[in-house]
Amino acid sequence: MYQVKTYNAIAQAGLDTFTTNYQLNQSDQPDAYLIRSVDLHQQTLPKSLKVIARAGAGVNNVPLTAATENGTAVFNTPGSNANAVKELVIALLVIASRNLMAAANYSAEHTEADVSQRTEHDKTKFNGTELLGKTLAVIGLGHVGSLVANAALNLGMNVIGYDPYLSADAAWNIAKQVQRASSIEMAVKHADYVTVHVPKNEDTLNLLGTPELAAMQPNVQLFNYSRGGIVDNAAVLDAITTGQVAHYYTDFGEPRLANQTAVTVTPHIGGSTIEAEVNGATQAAQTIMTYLETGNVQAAINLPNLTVPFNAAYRFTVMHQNVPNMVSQITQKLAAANLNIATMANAAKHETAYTIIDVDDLDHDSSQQLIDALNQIPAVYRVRLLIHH
Ligand SMILES: NC(=O)c1ccc[n+]([C@@H]2O[C@H](COP(=O)([O-])OP(=O)(O)OC[C@H]3O[C@@H](n4cnc5c(N)ncnc54)[C@H](O)[C@@H]3O)[C@@H](O)[C@H]2O)c1
Ligand SMILES: O=C(O)CC[C@@H](O)C(=O)O
Repeated sequence: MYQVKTYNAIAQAGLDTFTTNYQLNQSDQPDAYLIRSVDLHQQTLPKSLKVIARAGAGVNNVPLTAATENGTAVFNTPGSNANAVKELVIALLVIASRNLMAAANYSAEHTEADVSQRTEHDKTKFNGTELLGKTLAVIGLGHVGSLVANAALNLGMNVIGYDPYLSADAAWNIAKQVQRASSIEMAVKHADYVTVHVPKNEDTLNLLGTPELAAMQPNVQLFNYSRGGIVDNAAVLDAITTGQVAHYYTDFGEPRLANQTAVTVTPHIGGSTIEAEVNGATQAAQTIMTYLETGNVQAAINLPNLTVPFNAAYRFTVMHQNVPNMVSQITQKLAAANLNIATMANAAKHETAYTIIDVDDLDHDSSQQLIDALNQIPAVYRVRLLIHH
């Protein structure tokens, strides 16, 4: 029986996909965590933990180095909530262009009987502009950014994108009319609206700060539905004072953003739709089951892709540092145990590597000895033995 610990509100439809081999929140020695935004940086990961699946895109709440050193694979659920964020950003573009917040507040405040005449007089205060023909800059063209860019094109906007790390696969998702900029400054130079959709990491902290804001046109409308810290909030508040930024919309509040008329903060709801939550939880549950039962890896954050059909009776998986001589040390231990390798595969990603070894015959009594021997190889993070059912 595999043990899964969940954090945050995980959609029941996703939890329901776990087979009867899985128990939820029953053990303090979990094999898997299924999480959303819980901050795991504050925790020591249990040695039993083989996999963390983050239902959602961002993994900045997961201590990736500590997870790797613990032999814990980390996955997210790419694209599971991208449409939800896209729809919210498009809604905010319309809200921004038509002064909808102020207009709705006006109607809430004026409820007197003769309001209709007053309305006809006052409504010019809420004149807006149209998105048609305006320019949107999209920083980051992954799952969310590409959908936002394409949807904005369909609204008749000019769209200019910036993403120096765009994968060849992701590029297929972007309409050819989306112009590509070679720097953030070039992307935002002529933009009426700027939206940022990048992961939070050490390279993207304050990605949009004073210099980038200065490169924008006066009166720009800025959206941050990525993470707090990617946009420098202090710089934005200064830019609001000078009129450089007309309004800032973000999903990530902090005290200094509260009660600012030119700032709208939503409570981290970008991915909060029924559909996105079901997608994320279902994808995460599937990822956990695949990894625990087969050891196969597809699109992990801290492991290379490695998928080998599990046809043999037994499978060893070894997560280890990406250093020379690992494969030969591993095979020597198997040879010393008199084991014949049916299939073997190895792949590396940055500093971490992963090896799958399938064998048909295994003496159960000596298997723990072999696992111990493999674990003793310096640079090995975790060894698992899987049995084909
Ligand atoms: N508000 C929410 O609830 C919510 C929901 C989903 C995602 N997010 C956030 O949005 C981020 C993006 O989500 P996604 O699904 O599109 O992820 P993604 O991985 O599909 O796309 C991210 C893109 O950013 C690009 N990128 C990385 N560094 C960059 C840089 N310095 N400059 C420009 N581009 C850069 C990458 O090349 C990639 O194409 C997530 O990491 C998460 O933090 C927030
Ligand atoms: O769990 C959530 O609602 C947040 C999702 C979002 O921040 C993400 O990174 O995908």
